[in-house]
Amino acid sequence: MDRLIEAINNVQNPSVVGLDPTEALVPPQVVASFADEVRDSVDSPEELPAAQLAVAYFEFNRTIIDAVADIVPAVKPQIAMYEALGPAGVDVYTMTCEYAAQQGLYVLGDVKRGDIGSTAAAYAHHLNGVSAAAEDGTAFDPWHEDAVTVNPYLGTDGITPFVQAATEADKDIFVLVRTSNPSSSELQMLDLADGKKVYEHVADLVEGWGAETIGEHGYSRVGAVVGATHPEEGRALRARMPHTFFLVPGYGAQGGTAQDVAGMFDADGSGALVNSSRGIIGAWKKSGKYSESMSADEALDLVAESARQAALDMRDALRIAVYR
Ligand SMILES: O=c1ccn([C@@H]2O[C@H](COP(=O)(O)O)[C@@H](O)[C@H]2O)c(=O)[nH]1
Repeated sequence: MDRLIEAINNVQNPSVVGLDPTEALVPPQVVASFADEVRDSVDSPEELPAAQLAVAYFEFNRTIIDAVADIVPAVKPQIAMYEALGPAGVDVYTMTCEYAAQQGLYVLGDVKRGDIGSTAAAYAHHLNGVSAAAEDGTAFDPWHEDAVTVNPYLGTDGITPFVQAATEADKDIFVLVRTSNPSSSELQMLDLADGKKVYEHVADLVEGWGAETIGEHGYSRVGAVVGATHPEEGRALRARMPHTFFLVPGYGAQGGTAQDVAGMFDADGSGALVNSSRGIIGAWKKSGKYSESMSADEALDLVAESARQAALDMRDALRIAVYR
């Protein structure tokens, strides 16, 4: 986590912009502007809609990355939005990660993987790349991610390959502990025989999984996902998990506020990174400045201006609540 913590310190901003494009979040004239370009590049007409959306997603993402790269430390592309388009979308996911990394941003791939050990080892190539074919043993990294999110439901053998790959590649993982969604309590709040809740037991496992990887800033490579929608539990987890860095989704569109997440930071104002996706990339829709008669370039300028302002507002709210 040392690189992430240093990136946060450099911009004095513990927030991450979620790159979760959907058709509804990209101005329609931007999508339309790629019709001709894409028509010549596809093998069959059925591929057109996905191919056109995919190139529009990349242009949209690039616009947002350029608008915020000097004020945020990180981006978090959500792979589901890209996989929804098939191979063209997955290509744009990797191109987005690569472009963000080139702009100096820490790239947190929200891929939420988890499986038995042998399969987890394959998923863990998101972190340590592909080295089998390289004659000199160097790894080819097609994903360009600095960290990925991981689902702990399969237990230790589903996590160990990710920790090994992260250590090998100097990268990080974030394990789901207390998620932000409305149904999260169905499983996570269940009582165990020893008096703990399920999420508390997962928290203790996560602290243990990271124990051998603690960096210069006191946090391990194994972070935890803790929803902004659970402020009290988040505060208690901060005390329970002194060496675990938190990724905190649920800010903005899901209702979480800067006050809600303040208790998830440590006494030095470190220890957490707060995500907002729709609240930043969809800010243009709430700006009151959008018009269907805008050109694609004008619409992208509005996307950039609105995303930057939303990211600045989030930064300033977090600075007040956290760096008190
Ligand atoms: O507990 C969780 C874990 C992951 N997420 C992801 O974060 C973003 C949130 O998007 P918003 O638009 O800011 O609500 C999204 O990619 C989720 O899959 C989460 O929300 N909660």
